[in-house]
Amino acid sequence: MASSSKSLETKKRPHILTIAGSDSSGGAGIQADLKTIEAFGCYGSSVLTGLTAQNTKGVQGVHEVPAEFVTQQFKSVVTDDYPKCIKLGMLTNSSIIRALALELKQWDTINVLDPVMISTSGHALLPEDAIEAMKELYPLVDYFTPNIPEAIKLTGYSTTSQSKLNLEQMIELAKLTNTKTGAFTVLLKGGHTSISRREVLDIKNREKGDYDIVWEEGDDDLDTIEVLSLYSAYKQIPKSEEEQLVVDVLVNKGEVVALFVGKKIDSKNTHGTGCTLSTAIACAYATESREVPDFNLRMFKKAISYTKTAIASSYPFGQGHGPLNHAHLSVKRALPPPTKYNPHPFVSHLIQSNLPLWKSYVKHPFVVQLGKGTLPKECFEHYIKQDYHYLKHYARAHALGAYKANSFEDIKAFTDIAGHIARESEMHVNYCKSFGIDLPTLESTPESAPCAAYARYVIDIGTQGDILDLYMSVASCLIGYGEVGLWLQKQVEVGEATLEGNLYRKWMEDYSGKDFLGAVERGIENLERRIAEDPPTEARLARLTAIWHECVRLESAFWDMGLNLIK
Ligand SMILES: Cc1ncc(COP(=O)(O)O)c(N)n1
Repeated sequence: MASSSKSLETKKRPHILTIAGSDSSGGAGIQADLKTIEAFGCYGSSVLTGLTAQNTKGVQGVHEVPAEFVTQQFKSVVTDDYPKCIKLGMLTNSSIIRALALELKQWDTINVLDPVMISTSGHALLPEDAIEAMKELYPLVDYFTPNIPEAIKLTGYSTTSQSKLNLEQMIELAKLTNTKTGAFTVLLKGGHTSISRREVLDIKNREKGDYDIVWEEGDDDLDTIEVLSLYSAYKQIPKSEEEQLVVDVLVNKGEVVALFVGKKIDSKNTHGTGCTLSTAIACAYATESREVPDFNLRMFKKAISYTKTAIASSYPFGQGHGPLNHAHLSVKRALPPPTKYNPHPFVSHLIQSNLPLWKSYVKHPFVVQLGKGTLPKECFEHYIKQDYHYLKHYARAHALGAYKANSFEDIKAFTDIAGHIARESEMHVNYCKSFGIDLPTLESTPESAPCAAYARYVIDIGTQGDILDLYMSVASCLIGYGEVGLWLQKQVEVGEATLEGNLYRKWMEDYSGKDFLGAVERGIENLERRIAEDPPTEARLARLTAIWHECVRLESAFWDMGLNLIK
């Protein structure tokens, strides 16, 4: 008897139709589109408009598909399965464009148009008269993605420097493209020019939130981490205002909606960039949730960052402009997730690996209320009593570090810190006295569950793991309090926190003072040095990051304990 087995996949995938040309070298056109669609977990169908004999060095020939046959292919596909989104690329000639405009008018589809005119290798892929015919297509276009030379050609925008536009000119050109074509939304791609960080910052100050400036992952966020300013190597990382960036301008109804800003990737493997981006937009449109208010921004951000990773992870092929790694997302799904950020500075990697968690710790309501002086006194007293217990465990963890160390340098470093904490405890006792809490009260106060949980975790990691694990388990306390001290200082400067008449003034001054920040600085330098001397493997990095996350979570729970008087 024949056995039968059932298909495992029953859920429908979003259908993306690409109407484009074939690139025999597989880098651009239909081939790039289908690989990208597959990587996004969508289903890709295709209507071919032309076949190119092409490689990474150039286009050797184009074989045009008759317009009637383009229509026939289109009808075959859409009458069978209605596409969620259509991407249009190389359209070959004016009769194909007119035939497609006629068809698309009858179907209420979402259309992304990448006006392919010239290949990366410099070959004209669209005759002059076809540019006129495109006017019939524009009103049907939801998302239009020209690059600078294409937008200049389509609008007749006059500039002395053909494509090296500045940011203001780019914005002008994007708006003009939107109004002249009537396409619903225009994304003017900035890859053909470069914009300095200063230009972006100037615009940001001038526009004052009229539109969004969407920075590449990991760039703007670094600015929100105060404690990095204590790390000497970070100070040397130039965040020069002269740094050249790529800016894509998103315009809707003639108004700028957003600027997408990111670093330029230095690669000659850019063949198929426009095809991949426009297809990624179609896929992001079909797969991102449309319920959220910033749907448009998320979708473009996803498509742009997808395409950049495709360039960054490209591999050699051919002798000219090589192709992108179009399908990298599907490879990522099959492999363990790669490290998201360059672990240098390591502290910024740790913080950014879960920024919301970190913010829940360093900007906890306990900290905010403390800064404003509105924190109930009993909450603070509960906290400092428990902190006394925690300090003892913290000193013990360092003594354990000295025990585990096998170099005199480490033994000295850990005993020094343990001794320093022991001395700090005397200061803590004196500080508690100013709140009417004496030493016998401190000693006899039962340890709360959140304090015991945190201390147990630190000592446990220290016992199980090696010296770096232990170092990791004590790092978030030191670095986090440095961040809290510096952040509160900033809050005072902008009038969001106050020192004047604040019951917790001394606490704030201690944690933003030279002594404490000096210790944080040494802690960061030490951690960075250890990591630089012995870079972790991916698995090791994952474990260190997990320890950091757990400690950050327990630190946040420690503030919860104070605020909610948890015993
Ligand atoms: C079939 C086809 N479609 C599009 C392009 C543009 O891609 P690129 O600008 O990367 O050369 C191309 N070269 N070939």
